[in-house]
Amino acid sequence: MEKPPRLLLSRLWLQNRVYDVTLNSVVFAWKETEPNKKRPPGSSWNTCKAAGSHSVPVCEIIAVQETAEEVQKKNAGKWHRVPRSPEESYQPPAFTVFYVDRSRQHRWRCRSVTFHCPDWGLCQQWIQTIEEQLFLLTYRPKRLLVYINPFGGKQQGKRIYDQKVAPIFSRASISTDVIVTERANHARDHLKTDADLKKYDGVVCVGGDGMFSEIVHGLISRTQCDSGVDQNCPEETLVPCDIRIGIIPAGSTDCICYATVGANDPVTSALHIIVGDSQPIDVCSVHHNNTFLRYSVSLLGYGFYGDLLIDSERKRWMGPTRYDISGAKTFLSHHYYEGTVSFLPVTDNVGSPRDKFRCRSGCHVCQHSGHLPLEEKQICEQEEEEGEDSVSEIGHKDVWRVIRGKFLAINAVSMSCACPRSPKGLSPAAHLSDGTTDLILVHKCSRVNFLRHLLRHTNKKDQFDHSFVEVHRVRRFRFMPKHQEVDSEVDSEPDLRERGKGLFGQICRDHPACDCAPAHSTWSCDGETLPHTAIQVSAHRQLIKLFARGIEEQPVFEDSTGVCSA
Ligand SMILES: Nc1ncnc2c1ncn2[C@@H]1O[C@H](COP(=O)(O)OP(=O)(O)OP(=O)(O)O)[C@@H](O)[C@H]1O
Repeated sequence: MEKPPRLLLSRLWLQNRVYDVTLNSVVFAWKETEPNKKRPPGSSWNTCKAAGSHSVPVCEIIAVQETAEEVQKKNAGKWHRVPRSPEESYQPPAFTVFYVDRSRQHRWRCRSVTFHCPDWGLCQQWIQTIEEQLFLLTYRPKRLLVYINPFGGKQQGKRIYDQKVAPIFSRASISTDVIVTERANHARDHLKTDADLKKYDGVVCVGGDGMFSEIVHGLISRTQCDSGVDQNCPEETLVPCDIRIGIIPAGSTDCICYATVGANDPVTSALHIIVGDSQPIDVCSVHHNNTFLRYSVSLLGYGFYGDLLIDSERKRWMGPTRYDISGAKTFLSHHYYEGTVSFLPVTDNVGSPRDKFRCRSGCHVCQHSGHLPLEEKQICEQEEEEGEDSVSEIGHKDVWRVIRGKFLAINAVSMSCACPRSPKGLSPAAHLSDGTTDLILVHKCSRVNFLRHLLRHTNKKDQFDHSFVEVHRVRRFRFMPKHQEVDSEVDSEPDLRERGKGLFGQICRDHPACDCAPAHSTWSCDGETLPHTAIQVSAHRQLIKLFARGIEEQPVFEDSTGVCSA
């Protein structure tokens, strides 16, 4: 590929050594030229070892600024000699470039490097030229609307933002309007109706997955409302949101941040926002008949995860340990639930849930899957009457498949749901933006087998390689719990309905003291419970965009000796 033309080349000083510093529209680079040449007269601040050569993509430069004397001294570290004369205390003009540096485990840090110039003119030329290049990066946000949940996670949201994020936003000349939420759904309601979104290049949420879900609901609802789309209609094609969302992790569960960036680290997330990353994300809409219930971007779980959520909500006072305790309790209760799952498997997707490769930055599956709009597909419903726990085998395209059975868990996973506790996630090969969700059905099995399945979330073994587990990549699915199937059959005959309700069904459902297993579980939708168990779910390809780039492949570590962390 042709190299872009050089914009500047100068011989500058970096910590007593001479470097050839170059800039083109793509790369800012510096290379040591005269290893033995000493510092310019008057400079006395060197302590760091000189580096060989470095390069930083221009798109990862955070800012450039003229370097004040204090900054020079600070950058030089604590060992600097007291100047003996005014000449010796002379500081040659300098500029500092702040840029992204990759650290371990997908963390990013803001580093800086200060160059000394022979004269002010050259120093100003460097600053101006770099600023001009940054100005051309029009996809970078300049104005952000920030919502902080002061009560998320360990209640550190405000401190995290003020101490770790606000200083780097200000260094990158990003202006912000900050709203500290005063109640649950404050951010959602503000986005839905009041926020003047035209003023902003992005919305940032400081909190956990619950807070992120508020932002998603506010933005999607606002976009549909502005475009005249009826969210209550399950068949509607939703309009994608223009404005990007940034997540500064400050909750007890930060699964969305982890799955889209690879780390739960506020500074890393802030830097992804500053460089203007954009990662499209699929969203599932959940309906009950013709009523919209919620959107889901991560886990929609019935059975094990639904029960776990209900129990953990009662134990909120315990903090994050509640998930372990509720997990153990739900596992021991070993409830299974009967019902019918119908789903529309994808046929035009280049990936599968059993793939070995993972969705990573620039994923080709996300780029090439699901281009056919739903309505263009010929959808014919073909229900198979089968025995319990059996799977229909219909070979042709775009046909709904139906499975009746007893399930310990039904999970629909729109992204891997990887988190520090489960580094591979519930569906390791799920994709962020291929327009699908991975439907995982765990059929009734022994406790030991179920434990074996759960343990595979934490180790390297294929968690779907069990006879009682099946996984399908789907575009849509429906679930009907068995007791409602009975109800709807009974509904059609009014006499029976009265008798049936009075006699059996209602007794078991309404009396917790009754020793029989519960008739139904509850859906957990990204950590919130749904009021209905009979639901229809549709995956919407790339409905929202995050300030993220997906998890990067193995980060490249460069020797960054000679530059100081900001
Ligand atoms: N000011 C507020 N007061 C009370 N609740 C709030 C406030 N602001 C936001 N919330 C709600 O708090 C819930 C949890 O917030 P968040 O996701 O930030 O933290 P979390 O500790 O990770 O939560 P979770 O327990 O869901 O994992 C969200 O569902 C949000 O609606």
